[in-house]
Amino acid sequence: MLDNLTAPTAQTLPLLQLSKVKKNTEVGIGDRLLTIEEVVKVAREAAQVKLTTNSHILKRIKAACDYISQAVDSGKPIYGVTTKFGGMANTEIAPDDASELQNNLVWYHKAGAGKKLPIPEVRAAMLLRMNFHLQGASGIRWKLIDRMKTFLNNNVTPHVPELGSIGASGDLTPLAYITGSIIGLDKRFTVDFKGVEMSCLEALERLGMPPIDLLPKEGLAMMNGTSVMTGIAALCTYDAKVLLALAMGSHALMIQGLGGTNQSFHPFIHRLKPHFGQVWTAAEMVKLLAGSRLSFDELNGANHFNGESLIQDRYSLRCLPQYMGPIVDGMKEIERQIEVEINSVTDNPVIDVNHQASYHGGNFLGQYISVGMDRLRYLLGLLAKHLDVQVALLAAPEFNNGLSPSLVGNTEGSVNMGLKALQITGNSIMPMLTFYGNSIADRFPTHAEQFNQNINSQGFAAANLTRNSIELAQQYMAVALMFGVQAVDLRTFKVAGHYDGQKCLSSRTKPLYEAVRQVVGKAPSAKEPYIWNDRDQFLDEHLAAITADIQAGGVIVEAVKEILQELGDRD
Ligand SMILES: N[C@@H](Cc1ccc([N+](=O)[O-])cc1)C(=O)O
Repeated sequence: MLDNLTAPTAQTLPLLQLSKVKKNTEVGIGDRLLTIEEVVKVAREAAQVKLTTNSHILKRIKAACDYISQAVDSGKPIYGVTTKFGGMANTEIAPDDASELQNNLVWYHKAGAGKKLPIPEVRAAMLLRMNFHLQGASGIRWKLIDRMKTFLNNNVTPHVPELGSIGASGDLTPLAYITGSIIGLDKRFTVDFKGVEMSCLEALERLGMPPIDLLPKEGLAMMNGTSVMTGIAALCTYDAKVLLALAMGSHALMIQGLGGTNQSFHPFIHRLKPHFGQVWTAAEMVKLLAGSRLSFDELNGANHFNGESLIQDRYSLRCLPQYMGPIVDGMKEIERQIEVEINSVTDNPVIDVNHQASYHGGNFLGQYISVGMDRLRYLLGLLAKHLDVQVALLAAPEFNNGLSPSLVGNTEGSVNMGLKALQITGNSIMPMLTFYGNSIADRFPTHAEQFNQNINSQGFAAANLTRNSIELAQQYMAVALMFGVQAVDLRTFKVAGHYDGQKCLSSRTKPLYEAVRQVVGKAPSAKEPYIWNDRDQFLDEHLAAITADIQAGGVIVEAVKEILQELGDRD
């Protein structure tokens, strides 16, 4: 099993299942591959971590430590064990200083800046660090792995700043903060202890663990690698997948609100251009619209053309599979790469206990993360741009197939302006998302660390920028959902003479509509649409409530769980 673990490939990795996870479950690590969903469980839902008891794995971890101590005793030259670091690796270190070298590494990397990373992101990082240490290629004691587990399972989280890593030696500086806290290097390493800020020394005392010194190689083993950026990336990848499912649901609401047709999603069309994401999106749209009284079912080739509106839908509806396809495919590829990275050893040098050798390499370079996260932000920008176009169609009476301007509810109320300002809020968010879609991986400082780190990934920055994009996209999604729900109600009135959208929606989109109405505290009604008079509500409160529900994985996310599951289908 461990040998499989050392070389995971996209093919060997298990598929993600994004079913709703139960709170406080347990995640076992060390003798199996970790999934993104399990990272989410531990990071955000306080699932307990259980370390493997597999004796082969424990032996391998111990053997790697023995290898290092023998190397130090025999004076074998190994980078960062018997030499200084990075661009100073031409300087040898005496065996007596080998431990101090590691403790000092942590000390001088307490050089980060900026705000603290959120707690779940740091928890994800610790989990990934343990996961890779359990592969026994790093030369780190079980005791240190176990300390991270104790921190996680007791909700103790080191404070880690969000600036200070170029993603080249992985995340040296962010990981120094985790390392300093778990060993108790100095009281100025601080932690969050179940919501209370305190020094790591106090935290360790409460946990019954004395401060300890690092042994040779252990500083590098703790700090060299991509664990923090990958932890952040794993959470972002999960959130992006939820947003993709919500985007599909929102489009389906908006297509019904616009009175569109399902003909453009006919499988015949997509078999003729069979990109996976395109075919998947089209098939999903057919399912999402099935049974709707608001959109047209024209899969048999019929057409409702009456000489007034266009004979076929505008591009944002008609080309939806062709537009969304690359987003679906792109996100799947990113997800696979993140799954490989979360199960990787990203340290240097790595120890091959079977051959009693160590190898100098560069698994710490976070290029898969930076390129993946740059791409994810770009894809989120594309997603928002498309939703913004549907919103624009809905707001304009010239294009919304007979609905009111800006989807005003009570058109007899002379001052009502409907969702005009809501559209502008969306318009203010979408350009930021496309702006964040710019890449950072190509903007590396060329002379980093005495030209040793002369190529670097910026993966930590890319992951942090993606956190921002995710939050913006969640807010944008709230705008789109509000437009979708209001449009459905107004279309329902045109079709059925009442405003209760539940009665006319397709069965696959009804739960999403109902979840939004539940979250904003406005039950569907035959008498009034979601928004009737402007002064009945403040729209920002609805936006905030919907965004919070999406972020918490609440009823709105639950309402698209079938789409999420289908997104997990293998291509
Ligand atoms: N990732 C580097 C490790 C490293 C580089 C630089 C420094 N440093 O302190 O500059 C420390 C550690 C390597 O394995 O080559």
